[in-house]
Amino acid sequence: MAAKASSGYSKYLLVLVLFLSVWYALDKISHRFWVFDQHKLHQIASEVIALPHNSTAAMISELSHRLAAEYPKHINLKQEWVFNNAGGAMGAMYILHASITEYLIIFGTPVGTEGHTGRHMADDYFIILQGEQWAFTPGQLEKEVYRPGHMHHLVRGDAQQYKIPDSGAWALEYARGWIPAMLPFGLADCFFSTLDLNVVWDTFRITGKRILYSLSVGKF
Ligand SMILES: CC(C)=CCC[C@@H](C)[C@H]1CC[C@H]2C3=C(CC[C@]12C)[C@@]1(C)CC[C@H](O)C[C@@H]1CC3
Repeated sequence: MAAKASSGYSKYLLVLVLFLSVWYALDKISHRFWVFDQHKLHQIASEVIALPHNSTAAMISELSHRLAAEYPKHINLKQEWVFNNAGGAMGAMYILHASITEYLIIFGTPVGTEGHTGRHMADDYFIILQGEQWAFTPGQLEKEVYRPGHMHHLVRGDAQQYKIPDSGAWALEYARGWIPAMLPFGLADCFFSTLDLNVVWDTFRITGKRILYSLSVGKF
């Protein structure tokens, strides 16, 4: 009886070990799948910030068109905005690109927000386009302040408290790593706080569509 039970468990253990080995091997070569470069994104964003703009919408439109010119096939120019509630913070995002190993979004809020960044299996680059972002790590007694043109790098595995003050901010956010593993954090507040299932549906619909599209053009 005991022997039968332990052979049942060893099947699951084998599947787990296999899964972890495949994940580890893919993680080691994941850089081969990246198409975006954070320094190039930073440069493009800085050029756009330096231009005179009539509105935030005009700046975002100019930025998305320049990104599409730099990364043909990889940028979604259809602006579909969706709320995001994560780590206690709230904002809206427009998904420019999503694939298994990278995403690029415009994220922000005109009214301010604050929360936990989450601890992700991805590096996160938050390039401020307009407004300010504040952040701190435990042990740090002064806040970090990020202004237009600054790129805030949240290193894979790290976490911070962050705030967008009441005057609001907009940023180009680039994440590279295991994107599907970020989604539970990105959606948890919808299930445990807002109960806004429209947001869950729109996030899955748009992200799923972009990931499938990326796979169809050979982008993992
Ligand atoms: C798969 C797609 C397209 C979306 C991911 C949904 C969420 C995981 C992200 C949406 C907004 C993101 C932000 C951050 C982490 C990931 C999200 C919640 C940060 C907290 C990362 C650190 C930066 O400094 C601020 C970011 C704000 C938005």
